[in-house]
Amino acid sequence: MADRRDFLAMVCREAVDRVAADRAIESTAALQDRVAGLPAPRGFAESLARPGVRVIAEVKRASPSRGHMTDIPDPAGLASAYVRGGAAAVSVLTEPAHFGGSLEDLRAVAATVDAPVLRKDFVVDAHQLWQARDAGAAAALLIVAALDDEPLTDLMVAAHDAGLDTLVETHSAAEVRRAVACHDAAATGRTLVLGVNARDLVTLQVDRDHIARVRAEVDLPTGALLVAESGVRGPEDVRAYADVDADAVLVGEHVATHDDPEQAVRELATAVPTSSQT
Ligand SMILES: O=P(O)(O)OC[C@@H](O)[C@@H](O)c1c[nH]c2ccccc12
Repeated sequence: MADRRDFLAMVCREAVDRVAADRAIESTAALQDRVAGLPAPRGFAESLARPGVRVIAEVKRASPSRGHMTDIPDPAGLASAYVRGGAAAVSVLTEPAHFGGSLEDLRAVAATVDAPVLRKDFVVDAHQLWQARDAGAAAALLIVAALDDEPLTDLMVAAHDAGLDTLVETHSAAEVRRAVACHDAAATGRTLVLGVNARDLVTLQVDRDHIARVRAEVDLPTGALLVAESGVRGPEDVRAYADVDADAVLVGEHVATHDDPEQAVRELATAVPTSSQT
């Protein structure tokens, strides 16, 4: 099996090629001009910081580990159901080759729901951040394992310039330390939203105890928000992630493939009572 770095390297190379093709159609400068007139995006970090374990519900059709999961003919309709169920934010996979997503999905979702929308992709170039902003995103994913310190820091700054928050994804204590150092170096003044992915991308297996282990190994800076990513199957898993102080959970397959996505999100969003509810 291709190892994690091979898979990530391959997907990132494909992303570099897509950026080159997109840029031939519209330059980054032209995108920036268009974005300059847009209203400020909704606050992604701000929404996650509210009380309780917040739910980021994902529009996800396919993945390398699962293959094709569900068609999602109407991504905006699915996202609306998520938000009615209490999602604090919606994540939209825009990677086409392995996850079946597109920027058009993101555009449709952001035009329809009030909640902040995250561009979930393999971001390797600031062009993708301006595209995200243009399509209506409030935030973009940055994957620490896919980026050296300098590009990671530069992309944090570029996201800030584009008006976006970031979700900085890690899988180990060492990656958490790099994320924190790059966030400090970027000095954007934005909240560090730190994702820890429970899925090991070498084996593609989810280990729900992994986040607790990472959490025990490294201190998070004051004010950082922790997002537990992957493998949530129901309210019990949300409660387990609450025990490791997750501010939010990122949930794809469970809600995207559910018969009643609104109710599925509601069960997750109310899994841990907030103090005002107790
Ligand atoms: O479907 P799940 O197990 O609930 O996982 C959602 C999300 O964490 C997963 O889609 C994801 C986490 N990090 C990523 C990076 C790229 C693409 C996808 C992902």
